[in-house]
Amino acid sequence: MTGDLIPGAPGALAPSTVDADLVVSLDGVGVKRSGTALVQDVDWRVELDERWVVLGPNGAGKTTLLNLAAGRLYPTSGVAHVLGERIGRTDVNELRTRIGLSTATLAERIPADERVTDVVVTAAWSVVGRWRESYDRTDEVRAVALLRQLGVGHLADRAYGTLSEGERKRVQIARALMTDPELLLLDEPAAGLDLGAREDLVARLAELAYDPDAPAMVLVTHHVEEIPPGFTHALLLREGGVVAQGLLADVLTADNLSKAFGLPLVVTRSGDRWAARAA
Ligand SMILES: Nc1ncnc2c1ncn2[C@@H]1O[C@H](COP(=O)(O)OP(=O)(O)OP(=O)(O)O)[C@@H](O)[C@H]1O
Repeated sequence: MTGDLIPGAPGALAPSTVDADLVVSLDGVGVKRSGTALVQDVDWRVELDERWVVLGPNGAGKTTLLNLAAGRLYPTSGVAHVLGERIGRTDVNELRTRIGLSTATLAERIPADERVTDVVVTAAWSVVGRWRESYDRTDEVRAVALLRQLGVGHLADRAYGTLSEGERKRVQIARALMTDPELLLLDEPAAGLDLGAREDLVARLAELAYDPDAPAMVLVTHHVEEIPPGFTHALLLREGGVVAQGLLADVLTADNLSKAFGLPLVVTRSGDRWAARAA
């Protein structure tokens, strides 16, 4: 969890030019708070057709990295581009409409009595809580279609507060997809789910990952078991620094994961699923 997010746009400037296929581009990026480096010297490129998992222990800087990619945090050093816009020199409010974000912090702001369809539909206005009276019928149709895609279409008229944790997670992802984002950022989407709910979510995310029309994806997790099939790349963090990054199979070695988590680990792969345990 990371605080101190950007309160608003600092004033729009002309967009800078970077490679159009680069969705996220961080060059020597660091974020400091009260003299402490939350992340440091991060070089990272996410391309249009890539699905990344960001792994690391508690406090490693995963959420900080995700908030940078979401344009919700300014780097205190280095240069960050997201969807071709330089963070700190662009209208972040406009940028945010192009990014689907699902985090526990955002989820906490969803009113318990909000109708599930409205939880999804309100993403189009980047608000939580239905404060506008009229939405396009097409928005409602899209919201329900997304809920169906995530396997929770039957809950469209329920109050959000009555859903199980697993159902809520899926609604949150449907909400993140509502604006047809170019980048989808998921912070620990399987946290707090039982085994069945986790496996169901992993399967839904795999479907999304394999969909060539789906946005670039970045998923933060603590557990290799939660990596959905179809994910292509991994970045390992420890104490704000990158331990390894690149293609999943190259990065998810016992050596790298042991370094990242600070204990000797055995890593196994079974088909397109991963598992890790203490050596
Ligand atoms: N505003 C802040 N001021 C000082 N330290 C902060 C601030 N926000 C985050 N931190 C610290 O920065 C470090 C990285 O936090 P971050 O939330 O990015 O880690 P994380 O890898 O997502 O952790 P977790 O897995 O526990 O959610 C943590 O040690 C956290 O306490």
